[in-house]
Amino acid sequence: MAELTGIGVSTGLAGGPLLRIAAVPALPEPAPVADTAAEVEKAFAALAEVVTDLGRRADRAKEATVAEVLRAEAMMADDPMLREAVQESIEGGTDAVHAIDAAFATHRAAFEAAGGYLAERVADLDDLRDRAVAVCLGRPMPGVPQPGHPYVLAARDLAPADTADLDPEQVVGLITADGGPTSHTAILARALGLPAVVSCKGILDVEDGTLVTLDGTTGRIETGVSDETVASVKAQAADAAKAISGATGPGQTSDGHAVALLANVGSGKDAVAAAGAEGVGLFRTELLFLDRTREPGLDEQVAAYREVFAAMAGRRVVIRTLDAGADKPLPFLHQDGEPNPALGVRGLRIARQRPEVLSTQLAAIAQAAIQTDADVWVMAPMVSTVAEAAEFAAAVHAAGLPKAGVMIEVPAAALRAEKLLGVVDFLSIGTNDLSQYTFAADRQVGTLAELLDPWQPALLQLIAACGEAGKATGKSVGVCGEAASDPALAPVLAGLGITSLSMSARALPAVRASLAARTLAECERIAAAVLDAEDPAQARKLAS
Ligand SMILES: C=C(OP(=O)(O)O)C(=O)O
Ligand SMILES: [Mg+2]
Repeated sequence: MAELTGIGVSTGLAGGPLLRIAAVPALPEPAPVADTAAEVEKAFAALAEVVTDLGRRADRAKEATVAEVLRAEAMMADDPMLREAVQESIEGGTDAVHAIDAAFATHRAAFEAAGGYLAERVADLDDLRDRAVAVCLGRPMPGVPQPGHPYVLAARDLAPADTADLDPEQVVGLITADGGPTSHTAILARALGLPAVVSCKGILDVEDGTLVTLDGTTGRIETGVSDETVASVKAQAADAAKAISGATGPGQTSDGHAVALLANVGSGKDAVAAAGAEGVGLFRTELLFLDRTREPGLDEQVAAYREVFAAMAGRRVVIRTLDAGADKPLPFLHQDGEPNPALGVRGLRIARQRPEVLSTQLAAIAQAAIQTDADVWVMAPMVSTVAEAAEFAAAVHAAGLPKAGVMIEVPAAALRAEKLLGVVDFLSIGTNDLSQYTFAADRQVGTLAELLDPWQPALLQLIAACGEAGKATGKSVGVCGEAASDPALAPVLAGLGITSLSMSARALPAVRASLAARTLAECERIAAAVLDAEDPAQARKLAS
C-alpha cells in the first residue's frame, strides 16, 4: 500500500479500481505488411469494436439525445465506404493503423468540403479515428473509460468535453494530477456529488486496475489497498450519504443559528433543479450574453430573469449584474488587447465604459421582479471601492429595486467591508476571485492550486473581516464562491459571521448536515483556531 496526497475539493469517501483517461495514441512508424488478409481483418476488427462500444454506450445512456449522438457516431464508424478505403490502402501496402488513419483523413476532407452539418461532424470523425487507432495498437480507447463497473477515474485534468461521458453510476470518485479548487474538475465533482481530489502528483503513474481509496475532504489517497479496505470505505460512504440525505429544512447550527443555504444558478432550468434551496445566492447572468455579437435586448433579458424568479417564488434571488472580462470574455464588448485582462476592465468596471449595458440590465431585472413574487436582491461583481459601491447602489435603487449589494472579490473591498456596508444592503464574497487577487494566482492555472485553496488562512482572514462588518452593521454577508460548497468549511464560515452560503444545488445536503452537527459556539471556536493556523493543512486539521 502507498499513500499519495492532493487537494480535497469535493467531500466524501470512495474506493474501487483506478482507471485513467487514456491519451490519444501517437502513430508509430509505418510497418511492412506481411499478410494482407490478416491486416485487413485486424483493421476491420478495430472498427467493429469501436462500433460495438458506441452501441453499448448508447444502450446505457440515460438521456435520449446522448444515445442518439452515440448511435449516429456508431453509424459513421460502420460506413462500408470507410472499410473499402481501409482495404484498398492495405492492399496498396499500408499497415492497418496507417490505413485507418488515411481512410479517416479522406473522409474528413470530404466532410469539410461539404460544409454545413457535415463539416460540424469532423470532430466526431477525429474521435472515431483515435478510438480505432488505439484499438488497432492494443491500447485502451481514449476518453473517459466505460468499463461497465464502478471505478475511480484518474486524469491529468478533466476537459469540459469529458464530462458528457461521465456516468456518475460508474465513476465513484475523481482524482486529477493537475487542477485546483476552482478547476472544471472540482466544480463538476461538486455538482455531481462525487468525492474528488485534485493536484495529486503521481496519480497518473498508478497502473490501471489498482485498487485505491480517496478522501475528498483531506485529499488523502491510498493505492494498492485490499478488497476489504475498499468494501469498508464504501460502507462508510454509504453511512455518510444516509446521514446527509436525512438532513432537510433550512440551514442552521444544532442550536438553531440560521445560515441560509442558497443555490448558484445560471438559468431557469438550474433554478428549477434547485428546489431544495432556500433561494438563489448567485444568479450568474453571463450565460445569456455568451457567444453573442450583440447584447440580448430588454425583452429577452426580462424573460430569462423572470424564469429564475418564478422558479423561486417567495424566496430570495440574488442576481448578479453582468460579470464579463478576463475568464468570461464577451465578444460584443470588444475587450481584446488588454495586456492583463484579469486586472483590466471587467465586472462592474465595464459599466463605466458602457453605462447602457448596466442600465438595460437593471431595467430588465426590475420588470421581471414586478412580474413575480421572488425577493430580488441585485449585486455587482468586481467592486473595489466604496465610491463604486455607492454609485451602483444608487443605480439599483433608481431602477426601483430595493436591495443592492456588492461582491467581495478584491482584497481592497474586503478590507473596507464595514464602509461598504455603509452604502449597500449586503455583501457576497466571491472566494474564487478573492483567492485569485489575494494570492496573485490566476484561478485558471492548475499549478497554482495550493495558493487557491479556500483553507488558506489569509483568505479566511479577509472573510473574517467581512463577517465582522456584517455583525457590526446587522447586514447580510454571504459566500457564493466555490468555498461555500465545502462541508468541512461551512462551520468555519458560520463561525466567522457568514449569514448565507450559496453553492451548486447538489452540494447543499452535505453542507446542511455539516452545519447541523455543531453549535454556533463550536463554530466560533473552530473559526478562531483556524484563523491562527500556519497553513491550509493545519487549518483543515483544526476544523476536523
Ligand atoms: C462566485 C464568484 O464569481 P465567478 O466564479 O462567477 O467569477 C467568485 O469569484 O467566487
Ligand atoms: Mg468572480
